[in-house]
Amino acid sequence: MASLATAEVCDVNAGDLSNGDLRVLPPVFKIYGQCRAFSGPITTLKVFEDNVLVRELLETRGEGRVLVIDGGGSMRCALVGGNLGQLAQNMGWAGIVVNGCIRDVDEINGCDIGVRALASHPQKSNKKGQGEKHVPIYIGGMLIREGEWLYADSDGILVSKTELSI
Ligand SMILES: O=C([O-])CC(=O)C(=O)O
Repeated sequence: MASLATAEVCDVNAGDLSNGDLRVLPPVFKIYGQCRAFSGPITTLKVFEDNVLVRELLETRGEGRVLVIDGGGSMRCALVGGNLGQLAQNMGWAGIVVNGCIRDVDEINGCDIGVRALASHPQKSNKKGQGEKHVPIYIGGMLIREGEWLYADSDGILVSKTELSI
């Protein structure tokens, strides 16, 4: 799939950037996974140091969607590892954005998806099953809703209220 260049999108959509229909996520994410550029409709998840619901969602068909996880920015454990990266690839997710950490970086870098995360951390998360799926989330103070569109490439990550066309 041809993907949009985020820089070009910003240049030609200044109006949407100023009214908030198009937002740029804070430039704090590292790039992992085989797909440096990816896009798709967003599925949201809010968890804290617990990745049971991450697995539950990745076990459903991705159909080109992007899972955006508000992990509260925790630097104390990983919410996604190599097994979940493989699962996401196999279930047809376009990518995963984690406001938190991942692990098994070498395995994730081999997966045919795009992944963004704040950092890597070798420790696994809790397995209590707490959190909320499909709810509005905040990353870096920015509201992200289920069904909005995410566009990521080497320059950054955009969230758009609607699907963008080239
Ligand atoms: O199960 C976990 O906590 C995450 C993980 O290591 C994996 O996906 O391989």
